[in-house]
Amino acid sequence: MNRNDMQNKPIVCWSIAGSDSGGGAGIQADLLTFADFGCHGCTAITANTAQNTTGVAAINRVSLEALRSQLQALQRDLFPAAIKIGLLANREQVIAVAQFLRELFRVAKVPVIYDPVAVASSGAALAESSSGEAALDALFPLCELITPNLHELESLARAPVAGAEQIVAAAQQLQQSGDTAVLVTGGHGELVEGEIADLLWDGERSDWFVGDKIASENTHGTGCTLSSAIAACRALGYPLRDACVVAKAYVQRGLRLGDTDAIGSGAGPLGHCGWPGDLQDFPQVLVPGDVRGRSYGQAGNIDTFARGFAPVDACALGLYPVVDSVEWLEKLAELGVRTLQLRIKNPGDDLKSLIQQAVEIGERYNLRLFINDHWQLAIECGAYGVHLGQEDLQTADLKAIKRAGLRLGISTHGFYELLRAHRYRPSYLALGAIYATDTKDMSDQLQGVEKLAHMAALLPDYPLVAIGGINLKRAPAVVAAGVGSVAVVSAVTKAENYREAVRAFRALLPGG
Ligand SMILES: Cc1ncc(COP(=O)(O)OP(=O)(O)O)c(N)n1
Ligand SMILES: Cc1nc(C(=O)O)sc1CCOP(=O)(O)O
Ligand SMILES: [Mg+2]
Repeated sequence: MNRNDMQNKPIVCWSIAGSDSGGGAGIQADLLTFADFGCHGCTAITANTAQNTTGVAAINRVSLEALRSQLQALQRDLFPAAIKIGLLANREQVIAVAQFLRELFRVAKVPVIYDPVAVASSGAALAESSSGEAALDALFPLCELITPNLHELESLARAPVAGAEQIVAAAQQLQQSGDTAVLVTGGHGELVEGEIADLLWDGERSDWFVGDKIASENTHGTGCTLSSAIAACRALGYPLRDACVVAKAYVQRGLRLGDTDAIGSGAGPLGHCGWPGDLQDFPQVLVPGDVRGRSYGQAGNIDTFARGFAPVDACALGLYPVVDSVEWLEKLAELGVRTLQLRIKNPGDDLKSLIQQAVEIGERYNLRLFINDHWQLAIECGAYGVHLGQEDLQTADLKAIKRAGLRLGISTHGFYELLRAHRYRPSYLALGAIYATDTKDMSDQLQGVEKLAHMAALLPDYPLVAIGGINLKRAPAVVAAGVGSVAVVSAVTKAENYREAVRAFRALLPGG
């Protein structure tokens, strides 16, 4: 069971949704999902649906009094870290839940993920039609994310959804009118044959998450499971984009591994198969310029896009000091450090000359020397490699970097950025910030070693570098999480005795 860092209490997630007597969707799917993410699941049941794998026999919604009393009992004792909302059977239930949430938020605002279920996967209507309108006005603005499928998007936005451009336009319209981020789930239509793509629009940017279509009949409960998995990940503290890609991978894993054929005589329930630790289940995050994005109407400069960069000569890059002067480079190279980065943040007129000197030192000591940010000068001076951040990827000429044979390292902060960066197949991927650091304000992008281990497990044979707040005391836990390299600034450059610090780090790291 995952625990809250501050109070060491189990992390609580609520599901406000309908019960599926057949055990495939609704509350039943949500509880299985919360458990797989190590959260304690609580429920407020809106309707006792009579269902089996062949269809819905009755809805049986609960009274407002029964709904409110469940919510109030939970609030008194089991305050949530996140809430998933599923079936709200009529307008009155929508209004009652919205009013309850407004009161709850006076104590603390928690992420609410709403799957606006109107119709069961069998085609049966579950909610009265007036509930959609009420949700748009009263409930959507209280939600962090809503997760309509294509039919629900079409009916809520009252807009056509044939093709990528229409889907984006309808999602944008819904986001604006409901004041909430929208994840459109694409399980009901293939824009590209063999692919299932979800669109996330949060009011600022759109992302397509693309997975392979899995030919499985056992899809009952996929929408419920996706939204409860997103809620669980938000409860664990993951940012929204990370929560969406991990949740999509969880559903994909359930489709791939679920062994539910023999359950009932109709469409079986989605499998619930534990933490998604396999890269094959994660969606591809399309990036600008990538030819794959064109089928989804994604723009980008194909002239500067490239993927597949020159490899580094080892999977474990060992100790990787990041320094701001050629003097430091030389001192560390003399000690036998092989992987180094020159990171000059406020360059003067002598930048080119410094990079030239750095490249010379690199050649003399046979270093893997990466130049941070200044990719044009790195190419000009014939550097071994460059290190770029996520924002740099929008502007750098990746084709030129690749053509010149330079290695490329990319910074990532969480699952979403890791998948995004992996589309470029760089020479290494950096994962940060593992701990808080005084070197750079990373306070809203801290990962911790547990999440680092989950991310590292996805790419066991790829050169991975951990960075951010790593010191000698923390390095063993970081290495145990599965990376072959730690990048450090202050633990070396501010050490009382840098020679001793280098010796101690190298004793702890793979490759010595
Ligand atoms: C090894 C390594 N990882 C991450 C970073 C951070 O790079 P970036 O995101 O480009 O931020 P700045 O370093 O430019 O502030 C890095 N430099 N090295
Ligand atoms: C430069 C940098 N980039 C980070 C990232 O997470 O992308 S963390 C970081 C600072 C690393 O310095 P120190 O070892 O002193 O904590
Ligand atoms: Mg940079």
